[in-house]
Amino acid sequence: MEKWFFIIVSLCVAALLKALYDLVFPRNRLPPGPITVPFIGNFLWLRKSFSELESVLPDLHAKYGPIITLRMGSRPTIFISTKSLVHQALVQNGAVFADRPPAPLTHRVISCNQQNISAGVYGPNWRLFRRNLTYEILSPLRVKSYSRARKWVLDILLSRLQNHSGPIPVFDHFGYAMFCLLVLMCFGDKLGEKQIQEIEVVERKVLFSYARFNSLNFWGRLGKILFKKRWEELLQLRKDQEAVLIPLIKARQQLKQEMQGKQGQSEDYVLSYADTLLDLQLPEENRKLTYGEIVSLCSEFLNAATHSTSTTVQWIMANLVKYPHIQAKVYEEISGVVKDGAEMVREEDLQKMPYLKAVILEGLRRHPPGHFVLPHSVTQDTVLDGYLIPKNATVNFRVMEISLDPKIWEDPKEFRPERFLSSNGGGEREEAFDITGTREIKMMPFGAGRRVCPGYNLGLLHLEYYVANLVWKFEWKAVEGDDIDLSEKEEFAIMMKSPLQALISPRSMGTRSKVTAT
Ligand code: HEM
Repeated sequence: MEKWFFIIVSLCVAALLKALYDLVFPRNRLPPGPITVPFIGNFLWLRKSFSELESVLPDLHAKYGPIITLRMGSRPTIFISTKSLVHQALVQNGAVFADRPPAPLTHRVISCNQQNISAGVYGPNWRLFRRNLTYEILSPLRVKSYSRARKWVLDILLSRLQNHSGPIPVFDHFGYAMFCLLVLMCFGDKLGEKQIQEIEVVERKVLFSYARFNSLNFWGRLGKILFKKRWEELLQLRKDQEAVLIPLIKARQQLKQEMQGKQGQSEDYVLSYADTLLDLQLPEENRKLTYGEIVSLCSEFLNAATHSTSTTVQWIMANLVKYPHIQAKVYEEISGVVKDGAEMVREEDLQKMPYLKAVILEGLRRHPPGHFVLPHSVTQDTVLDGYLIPKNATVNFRVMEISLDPKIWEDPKEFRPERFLSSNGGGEREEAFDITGTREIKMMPFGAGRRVCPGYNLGLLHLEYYVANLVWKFEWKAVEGDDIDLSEKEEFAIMMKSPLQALISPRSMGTRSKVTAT
């Protein structure tokens, strides 16, 4: 009895001393948050999905303030919800907040031990991979060299839509088109549809397996013994992925060697992402990438670019169907720019379409494909808003909270593209809006700071080009009785709970002149 009394008193004294210490030295205090029963509480938080967490966060922020800590698993997890704190962290202290937390065990299998851009620790390899993608593939000149592929994919998309009878499942068709385009950019534009489909099947399996295999991560290394079969399944999946992608990488390697033997470069040869990876030399290990590492980087490229763009197109088209007057305004603007009878909207026409650009930005604000950016981590203990952010913490930034902040946006829940036009009638270009939040964060669909999405310009181009052509070629209408449900569900991105199914009618020259915005 005496022993228990002594233990309880000691614990109380320790708690009191800790509280006093935190009061005197607030810089050593974590951001506030709910008290969690050790171990059990941590486990309960860890089991929650991001959308479940999102539903409890508003109450927690109301109680504890804009920066809070939840004890999830063994690490403190910090959530930041206001634009000024996000700016302080990601932009003003960009280098400190640019790290990523250790990936769960199953993700390490797919990312080859975080040897990619999105999961890579902030260091020389990450810098090398990111710089390679940015300068070799995403530079304006290189992006231009893929315009033939974009047009080819547009043709595929339009012909699939034309041949579809009944309501169009927009996400399925557009998702496939986007995937085709990224495959061509990744492995060269000589692949046929059959090969593309083979890649799609295996990549889809990997993507959908993340959630299925996630439970293995709760058990750490013990899980490899307890759930041996499941682990084997995951390793087999990785082998299947390599079996499909490595031959494509080797084919590019062969082609490169043949090209080097020839004088000058063939006009037909367009550099692919896989080509650039074959040349890379890891700075610290002083070696080239293994085929497995190239597979992980290629897979990241395909998925990062495809799903975010396809999801956003679906949300934008849903709004254009729900609000026909906005669709009519987009169409009217295109009619004023492209030549009469033009078959397609060309990429160079997009610069003259401020309303289209405003629709795209409003789509990204109102329906960002992720309600959080990818989890960040700090390179060293640091202080934000007077609180300690320890090196082992995971830091999450709330994208959607900022998009819907009434202090930033008037009637934030409404889909109103005009908010991105200048007051003098819409001359403002999309470049004028600070989408990367460098000066000030008003929304952050692409993140901000050192880890900002490197593909944001390409993403915007894809959204503008394909939405413009979809509206130019067809009039989009809701199926009778469907008022277009805009509720969300969380999958690998924030998707429409009821995927958009819309009716299309080709715009003939006759209807072209009739459509007017109200
Ligand atoms: C609508 C289109 C897109 C959206 C909304 C989007 C959004 C995002 C977001 C929110 C992040 C995380 C930022 C952070 O952690 O702070 C990200 C990272 C990334 N995105 Fe995108 N993205 C899009 C298109 C693309 C495209 C077209 C590519 C490549 C061709 C791409 C490649 C990447 C990569 C490699 C990263 C990891 C960056 C890093 O960790 O350094 N994304 N993207």
